Amino acid sequence: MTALLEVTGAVRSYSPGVGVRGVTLTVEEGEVHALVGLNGAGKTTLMRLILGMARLRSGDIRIAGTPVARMTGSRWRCVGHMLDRPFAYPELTAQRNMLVAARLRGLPASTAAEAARKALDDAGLGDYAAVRARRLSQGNRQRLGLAVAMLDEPRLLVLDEPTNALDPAGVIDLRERLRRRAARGAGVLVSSHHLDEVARIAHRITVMNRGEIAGTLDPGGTDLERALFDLVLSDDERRNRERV
Ligand SMILES: Nc1ncnc2c1ncn2[C@@H]1O[C@H](COP(=O)(O)OP(=O)(O)OP(=O)(O)O)[C@@H](O)[C@H]1O
Repeated sequence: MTALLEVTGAVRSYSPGVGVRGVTLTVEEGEVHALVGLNGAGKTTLMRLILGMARLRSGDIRIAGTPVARMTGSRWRCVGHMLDRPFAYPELTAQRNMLVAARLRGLPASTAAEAARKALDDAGLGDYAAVRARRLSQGNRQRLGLAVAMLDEPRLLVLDEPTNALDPAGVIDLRERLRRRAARGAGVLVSSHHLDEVARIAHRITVMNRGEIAGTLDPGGTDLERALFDLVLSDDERRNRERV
């Protein structure tokens, strides 16, 4: 398998704040890799580094072999993302937002409108096409953000808590779509607090704690919550021992 994403010793510190302290991980082609951890563990910060939204202090991040600092516009088009607050132009309708996203992805005007309409329908937003983004419910804004992220089959998807505002139908739909994307060869890095959901789609689950990787969970394992807390606790104890 080829690594679509390679993170090596990534460091970004904040004062005060944990940030990311030497994280190494990969996402391979066809893989759903989940990031879990308690609030403030560093999941979003790591994703911001991967997407070039924050600058690394040290370490290396490559997308399909290209260092993030050297990614060009056309290379970024192969990356779909949605961070904690789904992005949409509030004054534009859902349809217009999709159209803008399609054009930014590089789709020609001749196919962008049809692609935007199809993406809206696939996201269950067909009835909301003419509604301004600021008037959409939180869940539908999240659906719109996901539809934008997944437009035009990006090779790598980086999704931060993509299910937190979705209804059960939306959660199932996203799960199926991510599975299908991965089966077609896309790589997915997804963070979530919903361990049961993560276990259903992830090939690998990495646990972050206080900016570092504390270990991994077996997606096929039982009582993942317990396993997560055990890992976090033993990681905290190790740090306390090292501090004395
Ligand atoms: N721009 C920033 N300035 C200061 N501190 C920051 C900044 N960005 C992140 N941090 C700190 O880095 C740590 C990790 O935050 P991050 O949002 O990455 O955690 P998270 O795992 O995504 O948490 P959650 O599950 O609550 O979303 C926190 O202590 C946060 O305060």
